[in-house]
Amino acid sequence: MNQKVVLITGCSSGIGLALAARIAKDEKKRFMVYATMRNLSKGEALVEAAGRTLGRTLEIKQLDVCDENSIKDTSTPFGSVNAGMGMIGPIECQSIDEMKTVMDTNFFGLVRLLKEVLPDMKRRKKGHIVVISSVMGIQGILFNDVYAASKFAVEGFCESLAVQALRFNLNISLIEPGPVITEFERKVYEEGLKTDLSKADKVTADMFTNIYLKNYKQIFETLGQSSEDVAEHTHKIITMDNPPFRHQTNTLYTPMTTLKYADPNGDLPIDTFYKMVFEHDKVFNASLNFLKLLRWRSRKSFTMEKDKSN
Ligand SMILES: NC(=O)C1=CN([C@@H]2O[C@H](COP(=O)(O)OP(=O)(O)OC[C@H]3O[C@@H](n4cnc5c(N)ncnc54)[C@H](OP(=O)(O)O)[C@@H]3O)[C@@H](O)[C@H]2O)C=CC1
Ligand SMILES: CC1=C(/C=C/C(C)=C/C=C/C(C)=C/C=O)C(C)(C)CCC1
Repeated sequence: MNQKVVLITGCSSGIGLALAARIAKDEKKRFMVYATMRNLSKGEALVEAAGRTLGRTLEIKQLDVCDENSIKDTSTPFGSVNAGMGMIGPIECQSIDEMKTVMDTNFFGLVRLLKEVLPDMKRRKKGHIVVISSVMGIQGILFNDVYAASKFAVEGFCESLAVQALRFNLNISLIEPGPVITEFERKVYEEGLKTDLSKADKVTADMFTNIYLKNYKQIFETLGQSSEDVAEHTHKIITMDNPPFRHQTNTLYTPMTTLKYADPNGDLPIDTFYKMVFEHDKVFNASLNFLKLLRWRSRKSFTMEKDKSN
């Protein structure tokens, strides 16, 4: 059978792990997945999720997107790039080195990998590069300045490359999830709590602690998707004949990103976010609470239905 090789980075947890397992379990066995991670000792969860596909349609390999040597000799894939990291806080409290690590992983990690695999993909005139971007690839969010910049860089890079790629019959797709409940969320939140805010003025420090961090968990609880859900969306995109260039995975989040496209001046999303956070915070919180209640009720009725059918 002519299986397509899919190389996925960052498969030790979260979206990469779920995606590797989902594609390896493709009903028609159309793919051979090389699920990579920078530290192979973190492979246990993937081994468990892969189950019987391990050694059949899934193999685990080492790959660090920040290390050119580990990328060399990567077998030419059909596509998929996922590895990434987050960072939140006031820029006064972040070092340039920390910012560079985010850019190096999220942006240059993608560039390094594509530099390695693109020439062969062009020669073969076959392939689909699927990049896990973010809603922050099209829209900045308070206190995510550098992370959003890294995803904007990813999107600008891919949008430029997509025209050239078409000439070689190659597709590029950007998957744009909103909040997803993974290690990313926990790591970013814990780092956020540890931020030394002494370099920030009182208003900024207060905004970060009492507005951003205070609402952070609730935003993930109400709007957050599971990594399996994002993997399901991505699997659909990978198996399409004419995949779209951009795909948002979270319909609850789409009203925010639509603000970006609705106003060429760019003021609408900025003014709306400002008002949501500073002027209508009670309405904003009430909406989040309402969404949380709806989610709780639909989960509860799903469990009751399942119990009934068992
Ligand atoms: N969670 C969210 O809310 C959202 C996440 N995203 C994006 O999804 C992608 C996956 O994140 P998510 O699954 O949520 O987070 P996780 O933290 O669960 O997964 C990130 C993965 O990237 C790996 N990674 C980090 N640095 C490198 C590196 N240098 N080389 C290879 N792998 C590396 C991590 O490995 P290790 O275990 O070794 O650290 C881990 O496997 C990222 O690109 C993120 O920006 C997009 C939208 C929302
Ligand atoms: C919705 C919303 C907010 C927060 C959004 C967050 C926290 C999004 C996180 C997205 C992630 C984690 C993407 C990863 O790539 C604010 C600014 C508090 C107020 C305005 C509305």
